Amino acid sequence: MTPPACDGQSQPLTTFFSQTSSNSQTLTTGYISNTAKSTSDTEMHEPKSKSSIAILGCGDVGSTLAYTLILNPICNEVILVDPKTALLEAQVRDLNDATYRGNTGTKVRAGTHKDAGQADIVVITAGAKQKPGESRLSLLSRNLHILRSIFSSMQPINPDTILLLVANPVDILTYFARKLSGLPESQVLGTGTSLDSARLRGVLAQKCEVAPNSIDAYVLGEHGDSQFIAWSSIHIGTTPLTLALPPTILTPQFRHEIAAHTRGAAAAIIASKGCTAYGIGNIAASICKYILYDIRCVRPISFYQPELGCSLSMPAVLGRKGVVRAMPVNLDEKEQEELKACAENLRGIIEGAESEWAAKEKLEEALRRDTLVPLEEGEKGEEKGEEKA
Ligand SMILES: NC(=O)C1=CN([C@@H]2O[C@H](COP(=O)(O)OP(=O)(O)OC[C@H]3O[C@@H](n4cnc5c(N)ncnc54)[C@H](O)[C@@H]3O)[C@@H](O)[C@H]2O)C=CC1
Ligand SMILES: CC(=O)C(=O)O
Repeated sequence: MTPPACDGQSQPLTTFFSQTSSNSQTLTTGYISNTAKSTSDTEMHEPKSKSSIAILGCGDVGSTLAYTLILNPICNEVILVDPKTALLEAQVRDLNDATYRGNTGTKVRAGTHKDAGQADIVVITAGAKQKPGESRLSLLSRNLHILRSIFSSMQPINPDTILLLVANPVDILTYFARKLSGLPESQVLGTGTSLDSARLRGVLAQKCEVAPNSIDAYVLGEHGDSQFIAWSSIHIGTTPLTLALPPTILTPQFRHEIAAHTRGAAAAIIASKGCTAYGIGNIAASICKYILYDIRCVRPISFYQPELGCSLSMPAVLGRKGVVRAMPVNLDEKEQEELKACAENLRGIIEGAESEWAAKEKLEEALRRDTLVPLEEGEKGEEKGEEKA
């Protein structure tokens, strides 16, 4: 079958920049090969035969993703894994009820972590979520613990599996998933700022009165408070934002309001409904499609940045091997500073988590030694004496 096109956007043309010095950039125009007929993300596709997507965690996000994959079938099988067995069974039954009308080729089943490790794509939604008013970073300790237990249960992992992290804080977990899985870094990605970028396109579309998919706009960096908008590369169609909007509208106040809206969107939704699920379900399903069909869409995605020492979102070409390549982006001086600050912030959190984990492991090791080491002769005598007493 013909692979579906990238988001149904009519422009297969991707504009990118190659940097010639710290402040001057050369504009290059690149074509992402896209011979597919233009179909939209919401259009039905035949599932790829013998392909499977495992979803770890079948709460709000995991089940919404599974439902999206049923409605837009791209794989044969969705495997759900969750330690809450009653919830898992109920979700599988409810989701399969949505398949019996015969309009999908995708089946849903319950599986183990070991089964999941053999899937083509493993999506990790397992973990705690924010309560109203809580930050994503407050989930780190709990969700890192879950992540570690997931990787010890999933072994041996299919060496071709692509890991897609969704659980928060997604950039930090993406960094650790790369270390824990032992998979090549191109195969470990996080949804990152894809959702923030969709929210940005949404609000800009309203302000500019154009369709969201005519806007090319990226939020980059952390899926969290240190994220930033790459204002200097926003285009509406082929028109730079600075040409598309008059300076009387594109004021610092306008930029500030848009950035605050984008950064605060999750908290605002969680305050009223306790979770966000539809947006991320749709984004994660699209990323799975780009991977399974080797579509080569360019998306802001969280992946390891060797020069920054952390995982964060930058534009990347997505295909069957995960991150096929990073796509250079033109950042102005302010944006470069924001990227630097964002990476420093994430590196600090990673270092804190690593030393907290090392201390925990030392303590566990000491406790194990304490219970396992046989008692010395003298100690045995003392123990007997204690018994007599
Ligand atoms: N990256 C993003 O843009 C977004 C990320 N999220 C994050 O996704 C995560 C999940 O959110 P929800 O689905 O709303 O939470 P939820 O609480 O509804 O579901 C989480 C599920 O994970 C399961 N789980 C726990 N340990 C597990 C393990 N070892 N293996 C498999 N499953 C396990 C739990 O039993 C639970 O059913 C949260 O961390 C949330 O912050 C949510 C929305 C957007
Ligand atoms: C929960 C979350 O990370 C989001 O909706 O952006």
